Amino acid sequence: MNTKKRHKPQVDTTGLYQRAIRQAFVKLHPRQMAKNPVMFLVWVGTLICALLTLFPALFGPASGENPRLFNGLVTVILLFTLLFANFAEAVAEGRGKAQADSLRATKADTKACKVLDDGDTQFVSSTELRQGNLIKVAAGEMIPVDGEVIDGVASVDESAITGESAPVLKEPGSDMASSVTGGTCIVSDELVIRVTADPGKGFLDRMIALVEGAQRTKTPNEIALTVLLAVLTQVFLIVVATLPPFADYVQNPVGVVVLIALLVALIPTTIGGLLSAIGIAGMDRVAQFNVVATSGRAVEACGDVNTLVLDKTGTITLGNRLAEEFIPVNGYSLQEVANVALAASLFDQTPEGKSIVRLAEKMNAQLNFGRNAAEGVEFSARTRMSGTNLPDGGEVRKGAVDAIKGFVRSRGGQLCPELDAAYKSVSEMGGTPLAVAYESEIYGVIYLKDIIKPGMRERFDQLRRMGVRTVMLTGDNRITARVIAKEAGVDDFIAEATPEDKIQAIKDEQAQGKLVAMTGDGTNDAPALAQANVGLAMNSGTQAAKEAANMVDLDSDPTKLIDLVTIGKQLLITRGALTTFSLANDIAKYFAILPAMFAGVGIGSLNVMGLASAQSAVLSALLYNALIIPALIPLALKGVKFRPLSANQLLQRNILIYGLGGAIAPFMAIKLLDVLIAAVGLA
Ligand SMILES: Nc1ncnc2c1ncn2[C@@H]1O[C@H](COP(=O)(O)OP(=O)(O)OP(=O)(O)O)[C@@H](O)[C@H]1O
Ligand SMILES: [K+]
Ligand SMILES: [Mg+2]
Repeated sequence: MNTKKRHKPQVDTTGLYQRAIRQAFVKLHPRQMAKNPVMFLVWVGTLICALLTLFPALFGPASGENPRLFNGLVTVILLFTLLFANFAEAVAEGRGKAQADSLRATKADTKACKVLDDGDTQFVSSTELRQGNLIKVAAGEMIPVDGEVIDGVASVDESAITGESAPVLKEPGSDMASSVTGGTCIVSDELVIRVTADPGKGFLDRMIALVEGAQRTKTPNEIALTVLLAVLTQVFLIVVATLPPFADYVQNPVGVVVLIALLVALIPTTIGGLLSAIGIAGMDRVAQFNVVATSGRAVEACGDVNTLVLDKTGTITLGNRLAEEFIPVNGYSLQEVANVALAASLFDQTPEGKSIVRLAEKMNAQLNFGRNAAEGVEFSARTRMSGTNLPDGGEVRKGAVDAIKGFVRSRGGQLCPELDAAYKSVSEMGGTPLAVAYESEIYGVIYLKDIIKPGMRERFDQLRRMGVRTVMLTGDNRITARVIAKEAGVDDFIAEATPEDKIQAIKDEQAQGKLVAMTGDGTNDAPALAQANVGLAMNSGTQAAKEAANMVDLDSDPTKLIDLVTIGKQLLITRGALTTFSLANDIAKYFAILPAMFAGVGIGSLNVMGLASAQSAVLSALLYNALIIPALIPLALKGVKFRPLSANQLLQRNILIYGLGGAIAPFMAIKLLDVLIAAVGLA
């Protein structure tokens, strides 16, 4: 779990239930009801029953002692069945709305200081800004839109978005620190920002739309289940429709209201009523983990994931690989290696590069050229090297050992056995070895220390029990990769991976029919994030990565992918469990209503519950059918308790608990309701 302390953006939930009650009535509108075939049928049944309450003899002579009272009671119970289902959905939606409101509060329309082409500035409304515009934001001001820092260094309070109260340093150049989000505030200094999103298209806007459920479309699993429920409903409709001729034949005519009651009792109203609440609650749970998902589909896909692809550095190991030691080779002195390492890292803004500079400076390393006349060569995951071009045309490089070997060889240089020894010793400790070279000479090896995050092994064990395979993908060498993979307990690893290799690895898994999830933060991760079925980008990462991914973690904690898989699985299990429960309930309802319908033809022996009267039997079965919906709302919203078991074990467990429970519970509940109904003399 995330150990970082964070305060949640405050969500105001007062009045949530009052609003949900109001919404439950609003949602009775036929256009709303028609979205859910199961509940729509109940809606139609309610109307017919209401008509029969007013005109009991509408479809022929009414039977029974007081048909108005009975029909009226059935109508009311049916109406409440609808209201309960609507209420469940409204509560789930209401939570998202409350969250959206608190986000919107941070997004006031502000004035922005726009930098014009001639360098002058002008105040404009932030809604007038367009992609590519430059703006200046000073301390104490809110950054009005998403953008990229192009000048200045400032600390920014991102708590409105991330809930993390410590300000973050923003500066141009480096991938990570240069992207800013609209709605965050500059605490000190000033930034010049290039606008990267038009108003209304920014990160915060997307987030608001999401939590509000505006973009919530049904997920594939949800659609499949809706179809299944609709088919079941049709089957029951046909079964119930064939009853009247049969009833007439045995000279035991059955009233329309009783037929509707039987139909509603048998169709899957419990799961039909709770289905969308379960989906919305799943998105909500993800949001509470401080993760923004672009769709419910993404959340659900988490539950289906078979393979988890993880980065080594920053995900399995602590983010900052720090330079620990210089190891000279080729007869160079320690001081000489430090000098070359410093020269090679002068312009390197990565955590690795900065830590090399620190270590070299601690050793009083010197430069023998003017810094301003030199030129930096940025690190790229493809070349796996970085360095500096010196004023005299000389080239200093550092990078993955085989990459530097290639560099030196191309200049006609010699390799030495000491290099391999140093490379091996660093790798076997699980560290990353970087070779440093000046022109055709290798000077030594830098030992970058990699520390595995605590608790990783337990989490991977847990995933394995859930049937999820973990694969570590790293640009690092094979030996280091093997040591870290073994220590962390991942199932498989791929070493020396270029960005292309990462995409290929994902495609290979997908070709075997696997669903793949991955995390990443760099621009070079963007294609792989887009290729994966679930791509989780870090909020600290680049804009490209965030756009390619279907989820963004506001806390920038890559291990959260593991929690998301858990949430996704829990969503699927909750839905499965409640479906099982809902269907198992039918057995008891059969035993309550059928004997009541055919009381006249001597199937009284089927009345195993010994219900008081035919009408009381129908009413109690129907009342149970209505009350079970609100009774299950907490479970639908919270999700069933999750255990890291394989899909098969989970299925068995759920059939046992929810299937057996769903078969037995209503017998007791219906009997109890029957006793109560008889006691108050309603039937
Ligand atoms: N700043 C740097 N300068 C030069 N070489 C570097 C630098 N950072 C990393 N390298 C080398 O390039 C290799 C590939 O880096 P890359 O970021 O692709 O993968 P990684 O960080 O090792 O692993 P992961 O993919 O798990 O993050 C590293 O293993 C290292 O040898
Ligand atoms: K039902
Ligand atoms: Mg990396």
